[in-house]
Order: sequence, then structure tokens, then C-alpha cells
Amino acid sequence: MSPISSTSQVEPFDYVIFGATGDLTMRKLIPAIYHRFREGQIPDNFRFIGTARSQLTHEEYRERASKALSDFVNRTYYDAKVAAKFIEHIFYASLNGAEESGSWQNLLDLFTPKDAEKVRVFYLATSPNLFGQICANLSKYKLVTDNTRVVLEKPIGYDLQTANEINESVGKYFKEDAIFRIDHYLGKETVQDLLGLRFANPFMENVWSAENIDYIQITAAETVGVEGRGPYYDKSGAMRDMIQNHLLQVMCMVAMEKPASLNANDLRNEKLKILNALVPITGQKVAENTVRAQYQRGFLEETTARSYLEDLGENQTSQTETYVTVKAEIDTPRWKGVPFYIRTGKRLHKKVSEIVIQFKESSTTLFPSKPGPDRLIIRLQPNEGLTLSIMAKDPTSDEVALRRANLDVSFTQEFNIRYPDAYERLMLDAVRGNPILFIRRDEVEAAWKWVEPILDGWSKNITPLAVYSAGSWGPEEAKIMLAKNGHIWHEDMR
Ligand SMILES: NC(=O)C1=CN([C@@H]2O[C@H](COP(=O)(O)OP(=O)(O)OC[C@H]3O[C@@H](n4cnc5c(N)ncnc54)[C@H](OP(=O)(O)O)[C@@H]3O)[C@@H](O)[C@H]2O)C=CC1
Ligand SMILES: O=C1O[C@H](COP(=O)(O)O)[C@@H](O)[C@H](O)[C@H]1O
Repeated sequence: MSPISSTSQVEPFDYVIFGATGDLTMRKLIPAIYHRFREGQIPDNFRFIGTARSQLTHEEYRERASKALSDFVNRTYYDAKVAAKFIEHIFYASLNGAEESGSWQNLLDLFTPKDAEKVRVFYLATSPNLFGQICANLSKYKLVTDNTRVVLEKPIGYDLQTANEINESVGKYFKEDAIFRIDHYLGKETVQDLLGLRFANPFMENVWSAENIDYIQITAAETVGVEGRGPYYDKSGAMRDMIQNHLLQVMCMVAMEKPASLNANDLRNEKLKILNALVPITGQKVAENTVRAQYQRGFLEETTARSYLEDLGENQTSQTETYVTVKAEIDTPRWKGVPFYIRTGKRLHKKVSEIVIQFKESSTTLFPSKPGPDRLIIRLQPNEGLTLSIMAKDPTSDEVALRRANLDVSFTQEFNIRYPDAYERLMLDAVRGNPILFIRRDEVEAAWKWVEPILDGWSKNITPLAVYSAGSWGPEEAKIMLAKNGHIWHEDMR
């Protein structure tokens, strides 16, 4: 398969990662830069500088980075010679981000005045409560140049107030256009393709409204549990972990009006309008429009799976939701009356992120039987592609009987490419200074404003915590919610 070849080289840069010994850096960030280095998009004079509190030499950190490449880069794209060359660009500074002095000298020692000519990106992959102090230190030690951006990992806050605190503390030292709040779902090629699908195909644009669409489902189902992230996840839950950020962003890409241009602010203005048009879910409406649940023991991927509480550890109790469905409504002329069912869950039947557009039924009486509604399935991952399920004449019948047929496209086969991981595009966009796929402060705040009353209702038990078996498609309550409106989940049982 061909690499990504149509994108040009970025400028020379220094990427400084805070949290460089962590899971995210090893699993995603190092492999992302490696892929783009291998494909020739990264100039020779770049550096990847890892920082964390662990005391490591450059050499010891390079060993960890090499292991990350062999563990997390697919064999097809692992080239030992390229990997060895890539590793030479990696450096390490032991540093406590929360400390005001002392260890920061280790990072300062790696910079000379000449380095200020390069683009500088500080990627904060630590707990967000360190963001303010790290930025204060970056400023104090004069590490912020005119060409510096700061990338903030999620979560941006636990609620609106803490999100504001984080934004304020970073905003003291960086202007909004230098702050890149990452949402890796926007880095997924298929999420970006929603722009192409909707706005480059007039026939799609023409049917994309309440006039033709009955309801929309946005699903991010995972088979994994909380893995080693129990302490974080148990405080967060599925609503804060997936819906407040990733799935609301996907919903915005599905629902927004055509932006005036592909300029970052035009796009973000349109997404913001959708977030602001979400009908608030408050009081008793929380019970009608949301389902929250936690996984119990079950059977998944041909083996028995533990319950969430067992995954957390001995003798744990928890009311944290590992599954959510929200029925959202957008109060705009285009979408009035169209439910957007947004769901996510851990330990579900299969790993799939997809958007299902369920069209309205035809009212024709031409055929012996009533045609069923058409349905467009946009597969974000895996098997990136589209399926349009339409009605066709049944060739086995001499009458004009109808039968369902699928128009199927797999993007990987169609374009014959390696599908890049979201972090590749996002990390290089930060170097390019292109914020189009990053979240603006007002979007974060609008999302929290909509999510908070739901969380508040849950804290009062207005929606009781339901249960589901690991390996299932989630709780019965979610099926019932749709059935009340005559709707049904798209659930592939293979
Ligand atoms: N892992 C994932 O898949 C995802 C993670 N994220 C977010 O990314 C961030 C990092 O996640 P993850 O890598 O999983 O977390 P880990 O717990 O694996 O890593 C945390 C990192 O922060 C470092 N660290 C902790 N305290 C300090 C400090 N005071 N000064 C400097 N470094 C410090 C740790 O190293 P040391 O102990 O040596 O200091 C370690 O490198 C979190 O905000 C998480 O929510 C977002 C999406 C997905
Ligand atoms: O941000 C997060 O995303 C992952 C799911 O990402 P995907 O790209 O694999 O769909 C999720 O597992 C994690 O809990 C969450 O923090």
C-alpha cells in the first residue's frame, strides 16, 4: 500500500512532550512521528524531546522509544534502518512540571538561542491539573518563542468551572491561536471526510435535513474495559471521557451548516452554532433522554470478561457509567424533530465507531409492498468506508417486488493507502500552526454547558444506573428508548 505522499514536508521543529514516559506517548505519539518521518514529511533537523519526572538518560529513553516502535508500529511499516535513524532525533530531560525550579534546568540545557528559529511545540500529555504550572514555567524560563504552540490533551476539565480554570491558567501565557486543544476524533480521516461527503456531493447535500432524515445514530463502541486507567476513568465515566468531547464533535461535523471556507474559524463557528443549538436536557427530561449503565460479567471475544468493579480491583464500589446513550435534539430549521442518538460504551460486542443516517420511508404506493427506508452507514473505524442500503428490484421475482441491496465502499481498498492514525495528522498540524482540527475554547465551554445538567440529573439519580453484560450491545433501557419512537439501533452481530 502506498504511503501518504500528497502532503509536503513541515518546517524544522522541536517537539517537547510533557508526560513522555506515559501510555499515550508510547502508544500513539512516538509511532505517529515515526510514520511521518518514514514517509518523508519531517525534515532532518527535528528533535523529539521527552520530559517526565523519571530519571532517565537520553540513551535509556531512546531504548523505551525503540520498544514503543516495535510494539506499536504495524510490521508492514516497521523499517529497522529508518527506526534507528529516527531514534537519533530523540532526547530526554528529567523534569517535574509542577516544580517551579530545579529540574527545569535539564530542559533548558537542551536549547541554544539558534533553536528559536525552529517551530516549537509543547505537548502536554500529563494530568490537566499540571497544565497551568507547566505553562507558567515555560514562560518564566523564556521557552516560549513567537513560533511556539502548546497542545493540550484531554480532558479539558471535569466540568465547566474546571475547564474555565484550565483555559484561564494556560491563557495567561499563550494566546488562543497558539493553544491547540486536541480531540483525536477530529484527526480521524473519516471524520474529516464528512466535509467531503456532505459538501462535495450535491445529492447528499440535498437530502441532509429533517425533510428526508428520520433519525441519526452516532456510535463509538469499544471492546476494551478500563485497562490500566481505572483511577482516571472511575472519576470520569463515559460521558466525560467520550461524549462531552469526541462524540459531540462528530455530531457537529454531521449537523453543521456549510462553513464559509475551510478556514479554521469558519469551521469552528459552524460547530459552535450546533453546540449552542442543542436543546438542554434538564430535570425530568434527563430520565427520558439518557441511559447510563455499567458492565457486568459477560462473554466477549470468545472468553469470559470481568465486570467493571472487578476490573477496578478488589472490593470496589462505583456508580460510574461505562455506557451512555443520549437522545439529543438540535433546534435549527434543518434538524428540528430529528433525534440524534449518541452512544458509547466499554466492553461492548465489538469495536466500531460509526454514523448511521436513517432516511424517511418513501410514501409511494407503486409497489406491492411498501419500500423500507434507506440507510447510510458511515464507518469511521474500523473498515473505514460507507454503505448505502437501498431498495432494489428483487431479481428472483417476476413481479416488481423489492429487496434490500447495499452499495459498499471500503476507503482502504478504494484509495490503496495506509490509513493514518489520527495523531499523525494532528501532531503535524500543530507544527504547521493549523488549528482547523483542534477545539476552540468556546466550543469546550458550550459542550460542558449542555453536558452539565445531565450529569447533575444523574447525581440525583434521575436516571438510575442500569447494567449490561460485557459482550452485549448495552442495556435494554437503550433499546427501549429508541423503540418508544419506533426506532432501532444498527447493531451488527458478526
Ligand atoms: N492513554 C491514552 O490513550 C489517552 C490519554 N489521554 C490523556 O493524556 C494524558 C496522559 O495520559 P497517559 O499517557 O495515559 O497517562 P500516564 O499516567 O500513562 O502518563 C502520565 C505521564 O505524566 C508524567 N508525569 C506525571 N506527573 C508529572 C509531573 N509532575 N511532571 C512531569 N511529568 C509528570 C508521568 O511520568 P513520571 O511519573 O515519570 O513523571 C507520565 O509520563 C492524560 O491527560 C490523559 O487523559 C487522552 C486520550 C487517550
Ligand atoms: O479518548 C479516548 O478515546 C479512546 C477511544 O478512542 P478510539 O480512537 O480507539 O475510538 C477511549 O478508549 C478512551 O477511554 C478515551 O479516553
